[in-house]
Amino acid sequence: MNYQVVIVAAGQGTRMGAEMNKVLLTLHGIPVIIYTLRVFEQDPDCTGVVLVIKESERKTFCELIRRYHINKVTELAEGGRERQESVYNGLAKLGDSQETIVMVHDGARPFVTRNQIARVAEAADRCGAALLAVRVKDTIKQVACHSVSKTLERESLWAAQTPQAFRMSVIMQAHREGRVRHFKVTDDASLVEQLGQTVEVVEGSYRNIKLTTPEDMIIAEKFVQEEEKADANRPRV
Ligand SMILES: Nc1ccn([C@@H]2O[C@H](COP(=O)(O)OP(=O)(O)OP(=O)(O)O)[C@@H](O)[C@H]2O)c(=O)n1
Ligand SMILES: C[C@](O)(CO)[C@H](O)COP(=O)(O)O
Repeated sequence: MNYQVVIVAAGQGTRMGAEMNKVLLTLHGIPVIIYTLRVFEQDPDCTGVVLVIKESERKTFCELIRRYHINKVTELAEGGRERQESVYNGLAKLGDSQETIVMVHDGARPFVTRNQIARVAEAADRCGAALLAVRVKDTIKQVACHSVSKTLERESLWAAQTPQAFRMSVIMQAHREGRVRHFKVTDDASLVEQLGQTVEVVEGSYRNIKLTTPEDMIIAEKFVQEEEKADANRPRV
């Protein structure tokens, strides 16, 4: 199932507390964003990447794209104050084919796999909108004034991941509607839900983490080590 992808990489990385954009931090000497871009560069079903960046980091990203031979980046779009606006700006750069499958992916999620991508694309083609998610492992409390106001029933709770995948017509309408009605969301599927449309949940992976706080970089280093070891042990064809 062919698709295009908008990869958002224009955040501040506040929770990471780094000196720089967290997607420019390196794992074994390679920037996080390159791990993410490589997954799509090496996926034959990916027909194009729109990378959303801060204008002030354009030169840095262009240099990385060149150095690491990321050829599928067809457009650069300017990030917005919030992730929602960054996604909107990225979508605006895509072609106008209404039935293409388009994905939105966090640049800070470098460990997504082709199998996960293929499954969420297939689900979006079938029902218009889909997202990767994993069952939550902890008991989730709703809190007000530092006291529990509600304990949510864990059996029905899933943690949303990305990519989130959509038919182009669905996500474009959802983002336009979201702007008109001033919806503020932290993921794109929420905008489709606001339209009352079905969003299918596709099982993701606990390894598809979003690098958000310093602890996540420690986990990411481990994952990279494991992948390098697996590559070294893979028989040469
Ligand atoms: N205005 C924004 C905010 C976020 N993002 C991107 O959206 C993804 C998920 O966002 P998040 O993890 O929140 O990144 P930051 O906003 O950078 O982190 P923080 O909230 O800690 O500042 C990241 O790849 C980030 O670069 C973006 O493109 N534009
Ligand atoms: C889109 C997302 O990764 C799904 O879990 C998450 O909502 C992004 O939130 P952030 O605050 O922009 O990291």
